[in-house]
Amino acid sequence: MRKEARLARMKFVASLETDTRLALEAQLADRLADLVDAAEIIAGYAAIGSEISPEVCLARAARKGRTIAYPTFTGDDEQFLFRAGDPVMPGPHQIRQPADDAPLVKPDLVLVPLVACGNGGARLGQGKGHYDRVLARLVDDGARLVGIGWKVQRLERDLPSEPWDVPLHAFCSPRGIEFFD
Ligand SMILES: Nc1nc2c(c(=O)[nH]1)N(C=O)[C@@H](CNc1ccc(C(=O)N[C@@H](CCC(=O)O)C(=O)O)cc1)CN2
Ligand SMILES: Nc1ncnc2c1ncn2[C@@H]1O[C@H](COP(=O)(O)OP(=O)(O)OP(=O)(O)O)[C@@H](O)[C@H]1O
Repeated sequence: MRKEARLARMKFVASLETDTRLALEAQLADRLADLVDAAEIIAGYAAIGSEISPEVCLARAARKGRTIAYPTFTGDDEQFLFRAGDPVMPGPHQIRQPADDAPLVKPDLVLVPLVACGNGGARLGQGKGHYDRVLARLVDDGARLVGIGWKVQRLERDLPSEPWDVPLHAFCSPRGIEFFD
């Protein structure tokens, strides 16, 4: 399922002109504006491959005085921490991350990357459980989890769920936001 969903995402992105892709990412930022306004510390990610980039959204949030954070890995640790600041260093999987001494923060809004989103906010990720390890505690502390992706990543079906999976509160694409709670 992961393989199929990655392929569908890749095909969709390959069909886009660069300008269209950027316009869609700006639309994504529009769709997320209310949630961003209500948040203080927003976690995003440095996009790779065919992932939708939250960069426009994060740049607007920063201009409005919000703190922006990114997943940061240290050494061989499988558990990442959110650090505030620009993603200036290469981390694992060619993903940029803030410097090792950037401040640790606890986001109240997490823009979550995903391969696919199923009914009820079920999330299919990269398959390493990296987000599963950190999201549960943030939710307990009141954070909102918003999966972001292209519309094709929203699969209108039930995905198999594992005990450690943490459901998303919402899924947002350039076409709109869907709340599950
Ligand atoms: N942009 C981004 N950052 C992220 C994640 C993510 O999904 N996307 N993560 C989510 O947990 C964590 C990193 N975990 C990852 C685990 C595995 C792979 C991985 O297997 N990548 C494939 C390429 C897949 C693709 O192009 O989509 C590879 O390296 O072959 C990537 C990230 C934290 N940061
Ligand atoms: N809280 C956790 N602590 C330790 N290991 C975990 C935890 N959550 C998940 N894992 C491990 O991670 C593996 C992958 O989980 P899963 O397929 O759900 O990842 P994913 O959500 O698709 O990926 P990712 O979060 O990296 O994007 C599982 O085999 C599981 O053993």
